[in-house]
Amino acid sequence: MTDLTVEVYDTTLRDGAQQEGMNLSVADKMAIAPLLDELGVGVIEGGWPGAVPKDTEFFALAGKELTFRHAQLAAFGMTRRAGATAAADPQVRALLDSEAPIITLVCKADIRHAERALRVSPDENLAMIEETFAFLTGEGRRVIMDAEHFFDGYRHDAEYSLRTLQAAVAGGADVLCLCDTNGGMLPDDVSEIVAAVGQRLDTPLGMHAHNDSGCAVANSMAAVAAGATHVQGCVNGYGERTGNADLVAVVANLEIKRGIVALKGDGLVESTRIAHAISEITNIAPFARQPYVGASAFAHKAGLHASAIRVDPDLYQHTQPEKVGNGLRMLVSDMAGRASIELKGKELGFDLAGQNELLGRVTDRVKHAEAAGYTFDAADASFELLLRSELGENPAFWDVETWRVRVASKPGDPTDADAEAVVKMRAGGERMVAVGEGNGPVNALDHALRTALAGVYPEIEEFELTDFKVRIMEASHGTDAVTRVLITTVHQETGELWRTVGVGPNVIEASWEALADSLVYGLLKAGIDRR
Ligand SMILES: CC(=O)SCCNC(=O)CCNC(=O)[C@H](O)C(C)(C)COP(=O)(O)OP(=O)(O)OC[C@H]1O[C@@H](n2cnc3c(N)ncnc32)[C@H](O)[C@@H]1OP(=O)(O)O
Ligand SMILES: CC(=O)C(=O)O
Repeated sequence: MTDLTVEVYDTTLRDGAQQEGMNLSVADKMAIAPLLDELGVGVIEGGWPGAVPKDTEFFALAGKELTFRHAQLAAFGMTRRAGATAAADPQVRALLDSEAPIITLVCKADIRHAERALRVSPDENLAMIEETFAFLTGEGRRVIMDAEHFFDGYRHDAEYSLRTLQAAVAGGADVLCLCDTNGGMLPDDVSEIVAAVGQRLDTPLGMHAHNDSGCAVANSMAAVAAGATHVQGCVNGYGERTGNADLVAVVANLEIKRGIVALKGDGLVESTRIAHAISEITNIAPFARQPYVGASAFAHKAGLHASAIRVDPDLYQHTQPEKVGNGLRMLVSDMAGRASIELKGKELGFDLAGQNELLGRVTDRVKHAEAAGYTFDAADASFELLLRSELGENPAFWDVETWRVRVASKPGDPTDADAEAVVKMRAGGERMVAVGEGNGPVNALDHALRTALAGVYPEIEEFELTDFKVRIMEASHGTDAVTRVLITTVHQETGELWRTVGVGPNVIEASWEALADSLVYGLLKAGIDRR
């Protein structure tokens, strides 16, 4: 670590909430804020009290119910309206009423915005900035400037944009956060402008980057390299349009790559869990390829990678996944080699080192199965069953004689099919014939299979089918196409989740395979022997 520290300012609850499709309730914000504190950010921007009623409520509730170990709350708002005083402006009052110790004011830092969006004179905009800062700092608050459109403004009329910063400084601003509001800057633009501003002003500079050019994280890093000591962003890169800088990637880069102290405490090692927990609350599925914390961030598919990783994982990783609480994963597919199988086996608890002949056989089976339509990187459980079958460790829990399915459409209700399945099988030394009904053929088959097995293997009642995906492979074959089914099953008590894959000439055969494998895998994991 260097002596340099950077203040990390999270705006998930304000700019993150500006993302299309995101709608955070007060309860959501109350649940996210402690996670941000656990991560170790210095400032949590809670929203815009006085403008958004939910945000007003959040500040009132957070003030009473939340205690942070690391963070302080910031209330976001704008400078006073033109032609009024700051003290009389209800929006400005609402910022004080929020009782947040920090207030962040968005200020027009581009002359074109002052003239065309605010429709005020350049001098009135400067007065709005200085007076609002002076009023709020006079009330004892720490006040940060969000210099909106600063970079575009600086390119257009640098002197005016600098004057907006000077106005904030004159009013007592503590940090001048330069905003790439339209998100179009590139890292060299940011470096040049931040360095130039740093030459002119002593007040600490910050960076607020949007990702419209795909450079938000790079721009945040460039700003710090050029002298900024405050960075803003959102967990998981949430935010207006294409989002804000992904704060986890920014802090991981700062701490791991640059040795700069960014977070308070050791939250970085928890960042994968925290980022995913926040995804649960926002109800936005985590992005698997998200740097550092994505499920695929340290997942390796190519055989050549695996063979080097077997020697030393760092040969194919930019950093150790443990530093951000993530983990290395091997993916098994038609791109696998023996090393991939060996490492995947190890991940699943099988020591396959030195078993070259076995590794070769499994690799060949995987490649042939993938060519036929299977996909093991999405179905670890099916891969484990394949591996166990080569190891002779796959007990036959039952023997199927036949199964069949009949589907009839209900006259007058074409949306609801009436399906019935019959399964004949032997299990636990008995022959069973079971019938299952369902709203479709797969549902009926699932019921029949479970009915047949319930007496012998009651454990399967705990296995809940939670997701079912069908994909038609080789679509050009029309109805001759091969169908692939992926099933996700969850153990209701333990929460363990597994995925199985089935492939067949039709959806029912593919489903049967994936269903049966899902039950076999569940029984194996529950430590059940053939009965
Ligand atoms: C870059 C950013 O992301 S900044 C954050 C943006 N977030 C939001 O806008 C979400 C919350 N916003 C709101 O709830 C509403 O827009 C409010 C309550 C703030 C304002 O609502 P309204 O009074 O109905 O105004 P409206 O939204 O139509 O226009 C914004 C007004 O603020 C003025 N304004 C914009 N920026 C500033 C500023 N930095 N300082 C002072 N006034 C400003 C505009 O000139 C406009 O004034 P006008 O009403 O006299 O035309
Ligand atoms: C302040 C802010 O959100 C922006 O300029 O993008």
